[in-house]
Amino acid sequence: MRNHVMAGNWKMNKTFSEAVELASGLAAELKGGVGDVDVIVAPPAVDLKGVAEVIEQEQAPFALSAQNVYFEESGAYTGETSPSMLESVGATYCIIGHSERRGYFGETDEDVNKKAKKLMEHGIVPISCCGESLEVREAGKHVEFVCDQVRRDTEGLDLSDPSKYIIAYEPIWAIGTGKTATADDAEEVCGAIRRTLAEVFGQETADGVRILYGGSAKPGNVGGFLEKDDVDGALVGGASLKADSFAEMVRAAM
Ligand SMILES: O=C[C@H](O)COP(=O)(O)O
Repeated sequence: MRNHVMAGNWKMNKTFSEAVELASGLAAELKGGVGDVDVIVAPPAVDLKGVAEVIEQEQAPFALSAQNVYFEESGAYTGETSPSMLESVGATYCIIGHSERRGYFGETDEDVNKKAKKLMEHGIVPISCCGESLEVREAGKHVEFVCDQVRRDTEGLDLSDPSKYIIAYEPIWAIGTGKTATADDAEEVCGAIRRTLAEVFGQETADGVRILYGGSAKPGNVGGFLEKDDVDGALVGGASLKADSFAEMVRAAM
């Protein structure tokens, strides 16, 4: 049985001291425990070490994720961060292929696939994002579009431990817009993603991969998504920037 994942993507928000404050606040909110929910926070790269220290000092029940990585080990790649660097500050998860990375910074499916392979070599769990634009959804091609993206993003991956690979389905039109997909919309695509994984990797693997919904998820609507068979949690942007609202979402997933 898959356990739930609640992941907070802080995006380009929070200075170092603000990130430490948010992590401490979340640790206090979650003091009572999180059951078997995998709770993850993804601060900006410069805040990772500070949040790692809070997690260690407070014995906080959440894990650390980066928001991006490069697929080379080291070298002349100005501005990039390698998997070893993430490992060295205690990141055990990393978001890849977020639509903001794809849209603003030209990240391709090929990049996403290379990043996943490299992260997994380092024992870091990828949270690999996929999702369609409004144009694709209005043309009724969203299921086909997302499943093709997942096929390319997962090509050649070793998913023998499917708990070490997470997919986040994020319809681009629902991100930060206040427009939320319905729970049925999310289930339609998350179910199709799972069937695609079953075709490529076999049913057992497909049954073990956690698939999250992302896009204007908040305390008031997350319960509806979590009731769906193929939705195993949420990747949360805006509502993860306040300790109390994110903690409420974690409790909804328990
Ligand atoms: O990574 C998180 C998603 O992009 C969702 O962001 P949002 O919850 O602010 O819509």
